[in-house]
Amino acid sequence: MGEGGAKRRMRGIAPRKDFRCGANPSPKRVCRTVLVALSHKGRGHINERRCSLRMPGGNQKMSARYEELKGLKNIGQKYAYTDREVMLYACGIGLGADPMDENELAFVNEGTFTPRPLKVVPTFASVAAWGSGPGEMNLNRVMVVDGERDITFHQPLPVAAHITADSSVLEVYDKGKDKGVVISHQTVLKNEKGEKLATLVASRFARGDGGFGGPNLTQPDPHKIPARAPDKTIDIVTRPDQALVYRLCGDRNPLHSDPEFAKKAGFPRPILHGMCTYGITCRGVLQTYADYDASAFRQHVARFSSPVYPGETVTMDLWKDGNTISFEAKVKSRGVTVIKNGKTVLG
Ligand SMILES: CCCCCCC[C@@H](O)CC(=O)SCCNC(=O)CCNC(=O)[C@H](O)C(C)(C)COP(=O)(O)OP(=O)(O)OC[C@H]1O[C@@H](n2cnc3c(N)ncnc32)[C@H](O)[C@@H]1OP(=O)(O)O
Repeated sequence: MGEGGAKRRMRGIAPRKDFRCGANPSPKRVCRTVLVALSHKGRGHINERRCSLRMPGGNQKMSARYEELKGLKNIGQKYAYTDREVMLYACGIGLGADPMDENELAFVNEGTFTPRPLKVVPTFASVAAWGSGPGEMNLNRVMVVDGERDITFHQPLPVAAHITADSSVLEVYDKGKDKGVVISHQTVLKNEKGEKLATLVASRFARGDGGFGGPNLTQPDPHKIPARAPDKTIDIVTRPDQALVYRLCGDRNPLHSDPEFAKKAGFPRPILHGMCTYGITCRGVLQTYADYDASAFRQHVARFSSPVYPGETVTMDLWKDGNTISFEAKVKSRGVTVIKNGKTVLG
């Protein structure tokens, strides 16, 4: 028997099933849910492909798949990290590329010679409990992309910690067979005293799994970008090997490192992790409006509208209105917007 998941997590290592979208959907599990639903509700009929349960008498359509996803919850997942993970994440989002830049060194060097207290990038919260989540979603993982991320920072993250992650699915938006399904889920990170460190809301866009029925829900409107010209524009260069470094922070999805897998998913080559681009936009706000003060961040939100390829330059447009920074990001060389509806709240 190998090392157990809980033990690996305590040692700051992602559990073995660290890419959790599930390569092999488990029909057994879905059908068990249907059987339970059937035994409770009596009559009904099962739609074989998606195990959709249609109740007789009226047009109420209940989807067992919807119920299965909506019910996922995983409370009390234990993790630990050290300054090693903190610095690796900072390198993973490209900080420290200029070894003479003291502002960036503060995130990638613990100051064993020149006293320099290590700072933690706020969006490190996204990998601090990598592998946590509400449970197995049984999605076609080749077709899953990260859709949106919204992190609320309750207090600055320590440079090393034992933390607990409580995860649950918030909502499931079935966009239809041709579009896919958006699953919104939340993870709350707490320190050993039980105080909240960060609340992460993630939306995964599963392009191959829509059309199973369920309530007709509309996603909340994303943050609106001001209509005026940007107040500031900055360029952030990514390295050709950026995804190969970033994946060591936890997300080993082959979409970011294996050309054959990327082709299967419809991309000409491996794409950068959405969460790496997310961290890069956090860098952009840190350097432009926060004077590299990580403790100033209250919230950071972004929607991934198109992938970035490692090695590309990300151009970020920023708008400041009081404590709210709005942002978008483009890859000018391809003429695409890669981040939309971005918002940071500083305090
Ligand atoms: C914890 C989570 C982790 C999950 C596992 C992921 C592991 C990671 O390793 C994977 C990654 O990092 S992938 C890289 C980052 N993500 C991307 O590059 C995605 C880029 N975006 C796209 O491809 C499309 O916008 C796409 C496909 C997202 C949408 O394109 P379209 O279908 O053309 O969208 P559109 O027609 O404009 O809109 C349809 C409805 O969907 C809503 N929507 C659009 N973009 C969204 C997005 N990014 N996130 C969430 N919802 C989104 C729209 O509002 C619209 O809704 P409605 O039908 O209600 O009007």
